[in-house]
Amino acid sequence: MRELEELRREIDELDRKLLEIINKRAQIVLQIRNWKIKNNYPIFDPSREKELLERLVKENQGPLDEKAIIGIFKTIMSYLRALEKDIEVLYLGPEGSFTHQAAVKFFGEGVKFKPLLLVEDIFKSLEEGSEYAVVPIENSLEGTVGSTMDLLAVTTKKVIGEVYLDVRHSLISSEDSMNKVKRVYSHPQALAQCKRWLRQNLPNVQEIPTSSTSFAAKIVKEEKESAAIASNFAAEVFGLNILAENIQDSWNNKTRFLVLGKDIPKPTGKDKTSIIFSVKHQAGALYRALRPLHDFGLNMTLIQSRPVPAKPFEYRFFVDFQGHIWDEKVSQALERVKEECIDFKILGSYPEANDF
Ligand SMILES: O=C(O)C(=O)C[C@]1(C(=O)O)C=C[C@@H](O)C=C1
Repeated sequence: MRELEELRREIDELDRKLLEIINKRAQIVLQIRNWKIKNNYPIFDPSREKELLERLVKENQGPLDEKAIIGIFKTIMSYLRALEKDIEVLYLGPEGSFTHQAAVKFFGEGVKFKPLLLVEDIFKSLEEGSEYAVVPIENSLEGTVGSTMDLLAVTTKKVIGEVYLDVRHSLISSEDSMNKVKRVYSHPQALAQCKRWLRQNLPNVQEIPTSSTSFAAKIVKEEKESAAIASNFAAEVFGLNILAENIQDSWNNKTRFLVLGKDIPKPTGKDKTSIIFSVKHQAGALYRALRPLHDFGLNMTLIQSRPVPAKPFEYRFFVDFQGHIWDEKVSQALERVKEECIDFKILGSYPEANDF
């Protein structure tokens, strides 16, 4: 037992040093805050945070892995950032939703999260002064989220980041065994995505559709003999047992979320730009609008058309490509794109997620 005591004493000593170092870091962050206020510079700087995480991952010698390094330092930065300013982040709720999980992944735990139940309400609140929000934009199985795209077209806020999340479903419940489950609640898409597993493992349960996976989690918190299909994150938020993990039929289910804010982050060298535009109803108009991207060697990562509201069968196009609007070749290419468009708007430039 002497050995354990000795090792723990060493840990106690290291923790004391860690505490001191973290508080020293906090003091420097507070000085940065004063500088930022004086120079009217945004407190939250996603480009700097990404650079810092990437450097630490590169310098890391282990035994901690990349995921652990990112998790630890993101949490530290998130809480120290809170010393600089109270940040409130809106997300598409309810609590425990995949968008909630994406928001935590991007901002860390140290901010105040506020769920809203409609994408429309999020954009309205942003126009009324809310600073940050996270909204879903596309899912690898279901396609793009039309309401988000339509609201991006009119918002005065900017896209300042993106988050990817693997959609993994679990069977979660306040029961402790699958044998007791007679009803399974979830969003119809999640029920459909777990069809095979349900048929094989719970063939006789009643399937009940809900408006979201997290609402299903909320129901089963109170209801006996029932379970929800939702994320492990929802299980954690609602204090439920995970009865089975990864029950989805496909592993290729990813959702991409956009982070909205006021200030375009500075270039990191690996950025994306999102634009929206409409072109005349003419042969080759879309081709001419996109050609400058090709001419300047810019790699397009998304193109999606959406009907223009109040103009039946007219379309506008959402395009994402790699590069930052402050890059010379991006600004030159966009000048040329603009010449070919009726309407043109830059939605934002932001650090590309390389799964951070
Ligand atoms: O470097 C800054 O700008 C800081 O405010 C410090 C810090 C950090 O903790 O490292 C915190 C918040 C910013 O989003 C970026 C980095």
